[in-house]
Amino acid sequence: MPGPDDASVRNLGAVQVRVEEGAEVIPSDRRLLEWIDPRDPQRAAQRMIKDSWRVLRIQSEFVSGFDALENVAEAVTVFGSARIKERTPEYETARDLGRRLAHEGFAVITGGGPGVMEATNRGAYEAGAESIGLNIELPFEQHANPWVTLNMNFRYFFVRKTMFVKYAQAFVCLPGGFGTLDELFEALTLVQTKKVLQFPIVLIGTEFWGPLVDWLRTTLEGEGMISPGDIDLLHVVDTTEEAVAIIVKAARR
Ligand SMILES: C/C(=C\CNc1ncnc2c1ncn2[C@@H]1O[C@H](COP(=O)(O)O)[C@@H](O)[C@H]1O)CO
Repeated sequence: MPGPDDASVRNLGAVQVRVEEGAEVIPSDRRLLEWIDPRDPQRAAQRMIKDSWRVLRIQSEFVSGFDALENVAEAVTVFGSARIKERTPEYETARDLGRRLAHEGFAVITGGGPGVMEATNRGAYEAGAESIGLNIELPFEQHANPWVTLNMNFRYFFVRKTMFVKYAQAFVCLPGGFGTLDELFEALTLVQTKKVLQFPIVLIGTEFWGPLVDWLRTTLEGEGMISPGDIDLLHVVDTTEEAVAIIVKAARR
């Protein structure tokens, strides 16, 4: 298989394929979520067949994930921007986080891609810990970072998200974009609704996260959209040291 920078490589579930440069590869998530007009008989028939069989593929993705990860001991899932570059302070923070978590005996789980994911996996790997990447099929060029001891490629976001939660005892979010916010709010909702218990969610970077947390407090809490105390589910800190201390304390309770 070509090297990681080869733009013609795409992940299709667990499989990597080479496609023609510039070719469009439709990710499985998009096919699943596509609306098909039931009034169009041809397309409706196609949907009945495809959607029902797709369930088996989804099932198999759950089975592979559970099988691959069942022996993961204590682990922390780390989210954050896919776009930060090596040799930046953000990259070094994520790398240091991976290292510190490893020293406390945690495996790390990330989205397996570049940026914060790569840096966190790298720190954990360098410190000799289990370093897990749960990659996702995307419509553009995609590769796993090289700092993983276990990598999986998922077709479906929701299956992958199950693995992020099921095999971790805490979440840490470093600054990021839509992907990171999506993962953060999914985790928050699970904790708020007590679907998962005793699960610290730590945000590193008060300058980055502070305005969001202020808005949650003034607008969401202020207007009664969340309960008083819900905000306390978030721990906002500035250093990896503080983040790891919160996680260790919760884990050893
Ligand atoms: C856009 C770039 C790479 C995309 N590759 C990704 N690989 C794996 N996981 C990803 C990728 N992009 C986003 N994610 C997930 O979302 C979070 C980061 O998203 P954000 O929008 O950058 O905050 C991350 O935690 C992943 O789980 C760059 O070339």
